[in-house]
Amino acid sequence: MTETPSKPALALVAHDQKKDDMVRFARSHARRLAAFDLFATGTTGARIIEAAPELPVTRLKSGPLGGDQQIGAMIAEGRITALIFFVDPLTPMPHDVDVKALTRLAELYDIPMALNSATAELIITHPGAIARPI
Ligand SMILES: O=C(CO)COP(=O)(O)O
Repeated sequence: MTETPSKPALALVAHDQKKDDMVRFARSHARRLAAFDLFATGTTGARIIEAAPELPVTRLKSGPLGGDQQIGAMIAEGRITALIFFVDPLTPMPHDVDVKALTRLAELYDIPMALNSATAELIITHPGAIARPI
C-alpha cells in the first residue's frame, strides 16, 4: 500500500503587535502557503483563518497558554519543517521563557526560522530552501 506523502509543515506565530504583519503575509502568500500543512498558535491562527479561510491552519493553544511549547515539542519530534515567528522586540512578554524555548529548539534542530517579515519573505519565495523531508 502506498501512503500519500505528507506536506512539509510550517509553523506560524506572531506576537500581538505583529499580527497585522502576519495577516498581510498570509494573504499575499496564500497560494504558496497552501502547499504546506500549517500550524499556528491560537490567536495567530484565528487571525490567519479569518483573513484567508482557504488555508489549512491547525490552531494550537495560544502562545502564553502553552502554544509556543506545543510548537517546540513538534519541532523536537521532527514534525515542523520551518518556523515563521514574527517577534515583537519592544514589548515585555509574561511567557518570554516559552518564546526563548521555542526559538532555542528551532536552533537546536536546525530548522529554518524567520523572526521577521524580511526573512519570512525570503523563505516563502524560495520554497526549495525548506523542502527538506520531514
Ligand atoms: O504569544 C505568542 C507567541 O509567543 C503568540 O500566541 P497567539 O498566537 O495565541 O497570540
